[in-house]
Amino acid sequence: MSAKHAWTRVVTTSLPARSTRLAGEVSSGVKLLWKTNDAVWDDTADTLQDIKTVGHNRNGFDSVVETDVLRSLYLVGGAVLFGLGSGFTSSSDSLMSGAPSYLKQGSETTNITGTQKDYGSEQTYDKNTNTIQYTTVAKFPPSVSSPMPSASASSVSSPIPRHCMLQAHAARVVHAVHSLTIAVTGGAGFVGSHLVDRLMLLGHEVTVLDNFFTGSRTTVSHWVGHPNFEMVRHDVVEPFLIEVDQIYHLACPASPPHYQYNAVKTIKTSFMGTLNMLGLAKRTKARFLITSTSEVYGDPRSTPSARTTGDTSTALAPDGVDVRVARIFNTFGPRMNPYDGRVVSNFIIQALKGEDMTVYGDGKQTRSFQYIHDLVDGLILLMNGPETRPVNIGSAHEFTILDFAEAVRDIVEKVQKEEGNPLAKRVNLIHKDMPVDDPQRRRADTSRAKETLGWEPKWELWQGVEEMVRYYSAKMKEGAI
Ligand SMILES: O=C(O)[C@H]1O[C@H](OP(=O)(O)OP(=O)(O)OC[C@H]2O[C@@H](n3ccc(=O)[nH]c3=O)[C@H](O)[C@@H]2O)[C@H](O)[C@@H](O)[C@@H]1O
Repeated sequence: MSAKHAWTRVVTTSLPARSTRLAGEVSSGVKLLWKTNDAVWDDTADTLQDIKTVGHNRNGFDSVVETDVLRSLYLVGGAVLFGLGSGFTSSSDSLMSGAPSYLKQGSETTNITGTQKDYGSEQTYDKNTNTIQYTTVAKFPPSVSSPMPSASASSVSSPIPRHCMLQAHAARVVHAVHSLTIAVTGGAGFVGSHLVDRLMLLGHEVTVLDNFFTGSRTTVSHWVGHPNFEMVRHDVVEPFLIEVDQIYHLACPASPPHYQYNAVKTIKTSFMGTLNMLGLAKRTKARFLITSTSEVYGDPRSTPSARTTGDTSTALAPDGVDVRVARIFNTFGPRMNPYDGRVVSNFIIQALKGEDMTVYGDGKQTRSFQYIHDLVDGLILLMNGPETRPVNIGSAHEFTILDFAEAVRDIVEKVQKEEGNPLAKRVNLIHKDMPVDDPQRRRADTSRAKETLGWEPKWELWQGVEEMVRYYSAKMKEGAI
């Protein structure tokens, strides 16, 4: 790693309060200016534009949704009902302030009436335990063609419960003729659940196949009961019969501790699982997208690393299977298992808890990190576009792990300060042994994604990390972490 790749955290000084970004709060305004040879990221003013929508409308597939709608599904769990685009903080009391009257507070009786009762869900906030019990009593609006609340239903004053809002979005976009039947293997995992959110919001019929080895029901539980959604406990090492238009094959543990836990099982999942899903694709003539990994490039010490090589999809084409291959580079975001051992989750959780941050080796190894919504954008573009060669989907901004640790520490401190609970002292960075075969460099060469999909990451690293910090912070307050 040459010195020119090192980034500098220029200064942290107080600046005028920042505009509302994640959830309507005004922060204390700490300036973070990170500089690499590729880019300068200025956490203030002009660069602080929120990303209002994610997705693209290309190749006849419209994957655009409002970012706040996605956030409502993960940022503050079941209580975000009225937080869309308006002010909420992660303190539980303020979550409830302004809450619609049909939400119970403690022992107060709920007030679900009339149509709200038909279409609503019941949420009970218990002040004593600081928990929210979420019970679906949803009876979804009868049909897509029924008059539905508009997208503005997501405003704070809306009396419409969350499930109805979701349905409203789906109903607004989907037309039965354009609705696809889509299977997502590993759909309850980190990446899968975000993909499922997007596809559901777009109004498609989604079947999640997951053995819940590393996935969790809770990641997609907000869709349970929705007429377009089905969740099946199924291990892809066994065949599965279903009629589908598209298959996103994501099923496989992705974190090193998980895929090393039972290596034989991992191999079985990778080979037999893929074989079974390819068989399904062949029978149903479904398009098949498999998520491969940047690990296939090993340890490329030259830059830019990981040029796209290999072409499984072309080999399979004569057999009548229409395959897309995504090579995913280090991805992070909300719903990552906080204890899955990967670096972003480790660092954020450690910093939030005030524990030492564990840098493996000297920390000079590099990675380029992408935010989950960019990955989902890329997967959907790849699935629906004509490119059949493998495509790298990742960020080209390379960081040393040590620099990344410092950046995460800064962001966590900033969020803690904004949330009114700064730590008494800075957490330490400590060094631990380097894992065996840990690649020294990794940086995605995304030229093919750019040329053939028109895809580039939109999310700056700091934006994604900050959102993930807020997510974990909220989960910790809920007691879920
Ligand atoms: O997130 C991913 O997409 C990838 O995660 C891992 O790839 P890896 O690059 O090893 O990811 P991490 O486990 O997050 O490690 C990244 C770097 O941070 C270091 N690290 C990790 C954890 C930690 O606490 N401290 C630390 O310094 C690791 O040694 C490594 O150099 C998997 O091996 C890939 O298959 C997967 O695609």
